[in-house]
Amino acid sequence: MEPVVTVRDLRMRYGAADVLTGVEFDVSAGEVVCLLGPNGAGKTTTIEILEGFRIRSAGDVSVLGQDPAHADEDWRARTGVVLQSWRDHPRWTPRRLLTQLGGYFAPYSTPERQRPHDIDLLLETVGLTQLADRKIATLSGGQRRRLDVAVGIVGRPELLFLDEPTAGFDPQARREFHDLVRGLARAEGTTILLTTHDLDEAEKLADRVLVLAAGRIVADDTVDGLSRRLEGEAQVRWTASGERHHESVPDATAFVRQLLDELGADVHDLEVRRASLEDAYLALVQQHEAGHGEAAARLFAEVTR
Ligand SMILES: Nc1ncnc2c1ncn2[C@@H]1O[C@H](COP(=O)(O)OP(=O)(O)OP(=O)(O)O)[C@@H](O)[C@H]1O
Repeated sequence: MEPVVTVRDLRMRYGAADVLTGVEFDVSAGEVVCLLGPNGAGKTTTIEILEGFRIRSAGDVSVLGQDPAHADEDWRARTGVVLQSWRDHPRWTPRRLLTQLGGYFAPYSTPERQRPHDIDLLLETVGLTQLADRKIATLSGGQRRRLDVAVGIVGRPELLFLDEPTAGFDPQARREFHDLVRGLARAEGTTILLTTHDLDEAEKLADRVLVLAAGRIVADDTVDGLSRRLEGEAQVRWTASGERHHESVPDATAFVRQLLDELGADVHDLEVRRASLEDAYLALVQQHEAGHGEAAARLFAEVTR
Protein backbone atom coordinates (compact mmCIF):
# COMPACT_ATOMS: atom_id res chain seq x y z
CA MET A 1 0.00 0.00 0.00
CA GLU A 2 1.17 3.54 -0.84
CA PRO A 3 2.17 5.49 2.28
CA VAL A 4 -0.14 8.39 3.11
CA VAL A 5 2.86 10.58 3.95
CA THR A 6 6.36 10.30 2.44
CA VAL A 7 9.17 12.63 3.49
CA ARG A 8 12.63 12.47 1.93
CA ASP A 9 15.66 14.64 2.73
CA LEU A 10 13.42 17.43 4.02
CA ARG A 11 15.38 20.59 4.80
CA MET A 12 14.33 23.90 6.32
CA ARG A 13 16.46 26.94 6.91
CA TYR A 14 15.28 30.09 8.70
CA GLY A 15 17.81 32.82 7.79
CA ALA A 16 21.15 31.28 8.71
CA ALA A 17 19.67 28.60 10.99
CA ASP A 18 19.28 25.07 9.62
CA VAL A 19 16.32 23.66 11.55
CA LEU A 20 15.65 20.52 9.47
CA THR A 21 18.70 18.91 7.88
CA GLY A 22 17.41 15.80 6.12
CA VAL A 23 14.21 14.50 7.72
CA GLU A 24 13.00 11.16 6.33
CA PHE A 25 9.94 9.09 7.26
CA ASP A 26 6.75 7.46 5.97
CA VAL A 27 3.27 7.20 7.49
CA SER A 28 0.91 4.40 6.37
CA ALA A 29 -2.88 4.58 6.16
CA GLY A 30 -4.62 4.16 9.54
CA GLU A 31 -1.47 4.68 11.63
CA VAL A 32 -1.27 7.00 14.64
CA VAL A 33 2.26 8.39 14.50
CA CYS A 34 3.82 10.72 17.02
CA LEU A 35 6.54 13.21 16.14
CA LEU A 36 8.38 13.52 19.45
CA GLY A 37 11.20 15.94 20.23
CA PRO A 38 12.47 18.64 22.58
CA ASN A 39 11.20 22.23 22.39
CA GLY A 40 12.50 23.91 19.28
CA ALA A 41 13.48 20.65 17.55
CA GLY A 42 11.39 21.55 14.49
CA LYS A 43 8.19 19.55 15.03
CA THR A 44 5.82 22.41 14.20
CA THR A 45 7.96 23.34 11.21
CA THR A 46 7.76 19.76 9.89
CA ILE A 47 4.03 19.40 10.43
CA GLU A 48 3.29 22.83 8.90
CA ILE A 49 5.23 21.83 5.78
CA LEU A 50 3.11 18.66 5.54
CA GLU A 51 -0.07 20.72 6.05
CA GLY A 52 0.93 23.02 3.17
CA PHE A 53 1.16 26.07 5.46
CA ARG A 54 4.94 26.45 5.20
CA ILE A 55 7.18 26.19 2.15
CA ARG A 56 10.22 23.95 2.64
CA SER A 57 13.75 24.91 1.68
CA ALA A 58 14.47 21.55 0.00
CA GLY A 59 13.52 17.88 -0.16
CA ASP A 60 10.59 15.76 -1.37
CA VAL A 61 7.27 15.57 0.43
CA SER A 62 4.12 13.71 -0.61
CA VAL A 63 0.90 13.84 1.42
CA LEU A 64 -2.14 11.89 0.14
CA GLY A 65 -0.38 11.66 -3.22
CA GLN A 66 0.27 15.39 -3.66
CA ASP A 67 2.99 17.88 -2.84
CA PRO A 68 1.40 20.00 -0.09
CA ALA A 69 3.16 23.12 -1.41
CA HIS A 70 1.03 22.91 -4.59
CA ALA A 71 -1.98 20.91 -3.45
CA ASP A 72 -5.53 21.75 -4.56
CA GLU A 73 -8.80 22.33 -2.70
CA ASP A 74 -9.86 18.66 -2.99
CA TRP A 75 -6.67 17.72 -1.17
CA ARG A 76 -7.31 20.27 1.58
CA ALA A 77 -10.79 18.82 2.14
CA ARG A 78 -9.20 15.40 2.75
CA THR A 79 -6.91 16.70 5.51
CA GLY A 80 -7.75 18.05 8.97
CA VAL A 81 -5.59 20.37 11.01
CA VAL A 82 -5.53 21.20 14.71
CA LEU A 83 -3.03 24.00 15.23
CA GLN A 84 -1.24 24.84 18.50
CA SER A 85 -3.56 27.79 18.91
CA TRP A 86 -6.78 28.57 17.14
CA ARG A 87 -8.49 31.87 16.54
CA ASP A 88 -11.36 32.33 18.96
CA HIS A 89 -15.02 32.81 18.20
CA PRO A 90 -16.10 33.73 21.73
CA ARG A 91 -19.70 34.72 20.98
CA TRP A 92 -20.50 31.73 18.78
CA THR A 93 -21.70 28.40 20.10
CA PRO A 94 -19.91 25.11 19.27
CA ARG A 95 -22.94 23.96 17.26
CA ARG A 96 -23.07 27.12 15.17
CA LEU A 97 -19.33 27.16 14.50
CA LEU A 98 -19.24 23.48 13.48
CA THR A 99 -22.35 23.82 11.29
CA GLN A 100 -20.85 26.83 9.52
CA LEU A 101 -17.44 25.22 8.95
CA GLY A 102 -18.98 21.86 8.05
CA GLY A 103 -20.94 23.54 5.25
CA TYR A 104 -17.70 24.26 3.40
CA PHE A 105 -17.00 20.54 3.12
CA ALA A 106 -20.37 19.52 1.60
CA PRO A 107 -19.16 19.98 -2.03
CA TYR A 108 -16.35 17.50 -1.31
CA SER A 109 -18.68 14.70 -0.19
CA THR A 110 -18.12 11.35 -1.93
CA PRO A 111 -20.19 8.14 -1.87
CA GLU A 112 -17.53 6.54 0.38
CA ARG A 113 -17.11 9.53 2.65
CA GLN A 114 -20.10 11.72 3.39
CA ARG A 115 -18.98 15.24 4.29
CA PRO A 116 -19.36 17.01 6.64
CA HIS A 117 -19.79 14.98 9.83
CA ASP A 118 -23.28 14.84 11.29
CA ILE A 119 -22.96 17.73 13.77
CA ASP A 120 -24.84 16.06 16.65
CA LEU A 121 -22.74 12.93 16.31
CA LEU A 122 -19.57 15.00 16.14
CA LEU A 123 -20.50 16.93 19.30
CA GLU A 124 -21.07 13.60 21.01
CA THR A 125 -17.77 12.17 19.77
CA VAL A 126 -15.79 15.04 21.30
CA GLY A 127 -17.92 15.10 24.45
CA LEU A 128 -19.49 18.53 23.91
CA THR A 129 -23.18 17.59 23.59
CA GLN A 130 -24.09 19.29 26.89
CA LEU A 131 -22.16 22.42 25.91
CA ALA A 132 -23.27 22.60 22.27
CA ASP A 133 -25.36 25.74 22.73
CA ARG A 134 -23.19 27.60 25.23
CA LYS A 135 -21.02 30.52 24.15
CA ILE A 136 -17.49 29.37 23.27
CA ALA A 137 -16.11 32.06 25.62
CA THR A 138 -17.55 30.12 28.58
CA LEU A 139 -15.76 26.83 27.80
CA SER A 140 -12.74 25.68 29.82
CA GLY A 141 -9.31 25.22 28.17
CA GLY A 142 -9.83 21.47 27.83
CA GLN A 143 -13.34 21.91 26.41
CA ARG A 144 -12.03 24.42 23.86
CA ARG A 145 -9.34 21.97 22.80
CA ARG A 146 -12.08 19.40 22.19
CA LEU A 147 -13.80 21.97 20.02
CA ASP A 148 -10.50 22.49 18.16
CA VAL A 149 -10.47 18.77 17.43
CA ALA A 150 -14.09 18.88 16.31
CA VAL A 151 -13.15 21.73 13.95
CA GLY A 152 -10.23 19.62 12.69
CA ILE A 153 -12.42 16.60 11.91
CA VAL A 154 -15.72 18.21 10.85
CA GLY A 155 -14.83 17.50 7.20
CA ARG A 156 -14.14 13.81 8.01
CA PRO A 157 -10.47 13.98 7.00
CA GLU A 158 -8.53 10.92 5.90
CA LEU A 159 -5.44 12.43 7.52
CA LEU A 160 -5.46 14.51 10.70
CA PHE A 161 -2.59 16.68 11.97
CA LEU A 162 -2.54 17.57 15.67
CA ASP A 163 0.13 19.98 16.93
CA GLU A 164 0.73 19.52 20.68
CA PRO A 165 -2.93 18.75 21.27
CA THR A 166 -2.83 18.35 25.05
CA ALA A 167 -0.59 21.27 26.03
CA GLY A 168 -2.05 22.74 29.25
CA PHE A 169 -4.38 19.80 30.01
CA ASP A 170 -4.83 18.34 33.47
CA PRO A 171 -4.29 14.55 33.75
CA GLN A 172 -8.00 13.73 33.52
CA ALA A 173 -8.55 15.90 30.42
CA ARG A 174 -5.41 14.40 28.93
CA ARG A 175 -6.65 10.84 29.42
CA GLU A 176 -10.06 11.67 27.91
CA PHE A 177 -8.34 13.29 24.97
CA HIS A 178 -6.17 10.23 24.37
CA ASP A 179 -9.32 8.07 24.32
CA LEU A 180 -10.88 10.45 21.82
CA VAL A 181 -7.90 10.30 19.46
CA ARG A 182 -7.59 6.51 19.67
CA GLY A 183 -11.35 6.22 19.09
CA LEU A 184 -11.09 8.36 15.95
CA ALA A 185 -8.35 6.20 14.55
CA ARG A 186 -10.36 3.05 15.28
CA ALA A 187 -13.84 4.14 14.24
CA GLU A 188 -13.01 6.28 11.19
CA GLY A 189 -9.70 4.72 10.13
CA THR A 190 -8.25 8.24 10.25
CA THR A 191 -4.48 8.44 9.84
CA ILE A 192 -3.14 10.72 12.58
CA LEU A 193 0.17 12.54 12.83
CA LEU A 194 0.64 14.44 16.06
CA THR A 195 3.48 16.31 17.72
CA THR A 196 4.43 16.25 21.38
CA HIS A 197 7.49 16.71 23.55
CA ASP A 198 6.08 14.29 26.10
CA LEU A 199 7.30 10.68 25.88
CA ASP A 200 4.47 9.50 28.11
CA GLU A 201 1.91 10.95 25.71
CA ALA A 202 3.65 9.31 22.75
CA GLU A 203 3.54 5.97 24.57
CA LYS A 204 -0.18 6.27 25.32
CA LEU A 205 -1.22 7.39 21.86
CA ALA A 206 1.06 6.29 19.11
CA ASP A 207 1.44 3.12 17.09
CA ARG A 208 4.88 4.47 16.20
CA VAL A 209 7.17 7.24 17.42
CA LEU A 210 9.50 9.40 15.34
CA VAL A 211 12.08 11.17 17.50
CA LEU A 212 13.18 14.48 15.96
CA ALA A 213 16.40 16.04 17.22
CA ALA A 214 19.18 18.16 15.73
CA GLY A 215 17.25 18.49 12.50
CA ARG A 216 16.62 14.83 11.68
CA ILE A 217 14.77 11.70 12.76
CA VAL A 218 17.04 9.89 15.23
CA ALA A 219 14.69 7.01 16.06
CA ASP A 220 11.64 5.48 14.36
CA ASP A 221 9.88 2.61 16.15
CA THR A 222 7.17 1.73 18.65
CA VAL A 223 7.85 2.87 22.22
CA ASP A 224 8.19 -0.81 23.20
CA GLY A 225 10.62 -1.39 20.36
CA LEU A 226 12.77 1.56 21.43
CA SER A 227 12.69 0.40 25.07
CA ARG A 228 13.78 -3.12 24.09
CA ARG A 229 16.78 -1.76 22.21
CA LEU A 230 17.95 -0.03 25.38
CA GLU A 231 17.58 -3.05 27.60
CA GLY A 232 21.17 -4.20 27.03
CA GLU A 233 22.72 -1.26 28.88
CA ALA A 234 22.79 -0.56 32.61
CA GLN A 235 23.89 2.55 34.47
CA VAL A 236 26.29 1.99 37.38
CA ARG A 237 26.78 4.90 39.80
CA TRP A 238 29.10 5.06 42.77
CA THR A 239 31.11 7.39 44.98
CA ALA A 240 34.87 6.92 45.44
CA SER A 241 37.28 9.28 47.22
CA GLY A 242 34.42 11.72 47.68
CA GLU A 243 33.63 11.91 43.94
CA ARG A 244 30.48 10.71 42.20
CA HIS A 245 30.98 8.52 39.10
CA HIS A 246 28.70 6.87 36.58
CA GLU A 247 29.20 4.49 33.69
CA SER A 248 26.91 2.81 31.11
CA VAL A 249 27.87 -0.84 30.76
CA PRO A 250 26.46 -3.95 29.05
CA ASP A 251 27.36 -6.36 31.92
CA ALA A 252 26.72 -4.61 35.24
CA THR A 253 27.63 -7.65 37.39
CA ALA A 254 31.07 -8.05 35.86
CA PHE A 255 31.68 -4.30 36.06
CA VAL A 256 30.72 -4.10 39.73
CA ARG A 257 32.85 -7.15 40.59
CA GLN A 258 35.87 -5.52 38.98
CA LEU A 259 35.13 -2.16 40.59
CA LEU A 260 35.02 -3.73 44.07
CA ASP A 261 38.18 -5.77 43.38
CA GLU A 262 40.01 -2.59 42.40
CA LEU A 263 38.66 -0.07 44.90
CA GLY A 264 37.15 -2.26 47.64
CA ALA A 265 36.13 -0.29 50.72
CA ASP A 266 36.57 3.05 48.93
CA VAL A 267 33.32 2.43 46.96
CA HIS A 268 30.16 3.91 48.50
CA ASP A 269 26.56 4.52 47.44
CA LEU A 270 26.72 1.88 44.72
CA GLU A 271 23.66 1.89 42.49
CA VAL A 272 22.78 -0.16 39.40
CA ARG A 273 19.93 0.89 37.16
CA ARG A 274 18.66 -0.45 33.87
CA ALA A 275 18.72 2.30 31.29
CA SER A 276 15.18 3.20 30.36
CA LEU A 277 13.80 4.99 27.33
CA GLU A 278 12.67 7.72 29.71
CA ASP A 279 16.27 8.25 30.91
CA ALA A 280 17.59 8.31 27.36
CA TYR A 281 14.91 10.74 26.21
CA LEU A 282 15.38 12.98 29.27
CA ALA A 283 19.12 13.10 28.58
CA LEU A 284 18.38 14.05 24.97
CA VAL A 285 16.07 16.88 26.07
CA GLN A 286 18.50 18.20 28.70
CA GLN A 287 21.46 18.14 26.34
CA HIS A 288 19.38 19.76 23.59
CA GLU A 289 18.40 22.55 25.95
CA ALA A 290 22.02 22.98 27.05
CA GLY A 291 22.97 23.60 23.40
CA HIS A 292 24.53 20.18 22.73
CA GLY A 293 21.73 18.95 20.46
CA GLU A 294 23.95 17.40 17.79
CA ALA A 295 25.98 15.19 20.17
CA ALA A 296 22.85 14.21 22.12
CA ALA A 297 21.00 13.28 18.92
CA ARG A 298 23.92 11.09 17.80
CA LEU A 299 24.03 9.33 21.17
CA PHE A 300 20.27 8.76 21.23
CA ALA A 301 20.37 7.30 17.71
CA GLU A 302 23.22 5.01 18.79
CA VAL A 303 21.62 3.67 21.96
CA THR A 304 18.26 3.01 20.26
CA ARG A 305 19.73 1.46 17.09
N1 LIG B 1 9.25 31.74 11.17
C1 LIG B 1 10.40 31.46 11.79
N2 LIG B 1 11.49 32.23 11.58
C2 LIG B 1 12.67 31.97 12.19
N3 LIG B 1 12.87 30.92 13.02
C3 LIG B 1 11.83 30.12 13.26
C4 LIG B 1 10.55 30.34 12.65
N4 LIG B 1 9.70 29.36 13.08
C5 LIG B 1 10.43 28.57 13.91
N5 LIG B 1 11.70 29.01 14.00
C6 LIG B 1 12.78 28.39 14.80
O1 LIG B 1 12.96 27.06 14.33
C7 LIG B 1 13.19 26.18 15.40
C8 LIG B 1 12.14 25.07 15.40
O2 LIG B 1 10.87 25.62 15.73
P1 LIG B 1 9.54 24.73 15.78
O3 LIG B 1 8.45 25.63 16.26
O4 LIG B 1 9.37 24.04 14.49
O5 LIG B 1 9.96 23.68 16.90
P2 LIG B 1 9.06 22.71 17.78
O6 LIG B 1 9.80 21.42 17.85
O7 LIG B 1 7.69 22.66 17.24
O8 LIG B 1 9.09 23.42 19.18
P3 LIG B 1 7.96 23.46 20.37
O9 LIG B 1 7.93 22.09 20.96
O10 LIG B 1 8.55 24.47 21.30
O11 LIG B 1 6.67 23.90 19.74
C9 LIG B 1 13.19 27.01 16.67
O12 LIG B 1 14.53 27.32 16.98
C10 LIG B 1 12.44 28.26 16.26
O13 LIG B 1 12.89 29.37 17.00
